[in-house]
Amino acid sequence: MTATTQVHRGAPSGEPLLEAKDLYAGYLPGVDILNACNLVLHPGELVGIIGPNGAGKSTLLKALFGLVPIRSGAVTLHGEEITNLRADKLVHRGVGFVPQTNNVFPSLTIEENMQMGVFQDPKKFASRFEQIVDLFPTLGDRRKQRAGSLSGGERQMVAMARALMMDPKVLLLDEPSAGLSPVRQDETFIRTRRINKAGVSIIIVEQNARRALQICDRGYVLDQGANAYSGPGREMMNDPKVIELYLGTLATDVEAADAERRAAQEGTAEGGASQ
Ligand SMILES: Nc1ncnc2c1ncn2[C@@H]1O[C@H](COP(=O)(O)OP(=O)(O)OP(=O)(O)O)[C@@H](O)[C@H]1O
Repeated sequence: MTATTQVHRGAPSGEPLLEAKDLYAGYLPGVDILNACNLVLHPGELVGIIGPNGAGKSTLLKALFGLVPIRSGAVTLHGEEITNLRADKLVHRGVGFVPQTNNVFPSLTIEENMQMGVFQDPKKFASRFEQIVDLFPTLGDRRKQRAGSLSGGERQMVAMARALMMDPKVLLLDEPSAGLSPVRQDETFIRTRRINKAGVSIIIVEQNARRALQICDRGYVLDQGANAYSGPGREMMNDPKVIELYLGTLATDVEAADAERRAAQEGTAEGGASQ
């Protein structure tokens, strides 16, 4: 199967909102981290990128957001080329990025962090702030608190809220659930889906592959900087190859399978005794 046929499997037809074609990108001269990487995001989609450690998932997001140089290939937004465009220009064109770490200004308050989100268009602040705190009520209640005094999950909220201040059409999320407790992870995934339902198309990189595929319309598996698999999220969760190579088997799945097997054996034994 060629990369191109894989990329479009399960994708809606029509003009992509954002498309990456045959990207080669890396940090050091002569060392490519992305190797002919492809990705398509259609309007309204929530697309997940999963894969092993070091596969280049974060690098792909950074390359899309102009933070890692693309050496070859092209990125388009609404069909217009945006390859290697600077991050501030991309924000202006409706692309937002939430980095995994160092994603808040710790000495600024929550409110000031959110002001930074609209520094290119400060007039937007008041109306956007009210809309965004509807999604993140905690941030509204604690607007005067310094971001540096927040927990990891709360900082993640601030970072996401700040990226939403410019009303992006595309949001790039780098491992938003990293380091959070299971409950906070769930909240993050639910919030991500809500933001998507509100009209923001999203690309999310996730270590928590199963959970990400549950909420995503489509997923991509990246391996060594290239596309290994792609398809509808739930289909990928049940694809034996993806499970074997990239999802592994959860202890709970093993326990459930063992319990089922024991129950079946006991059922057979009981059935045999009564005969
Ligand atoms: N700033 C950097 N300079 C040089 N190499 C880097 C830099 N950042 C990442 N890399 C290298 O790029 C490769 C891909 O890293 P990347 O963070 O994109 O992987 P990932 O798939 O997001 O991994 P993980 O799931 O572990 O976060 C790794 O080998 C990493 O060492």
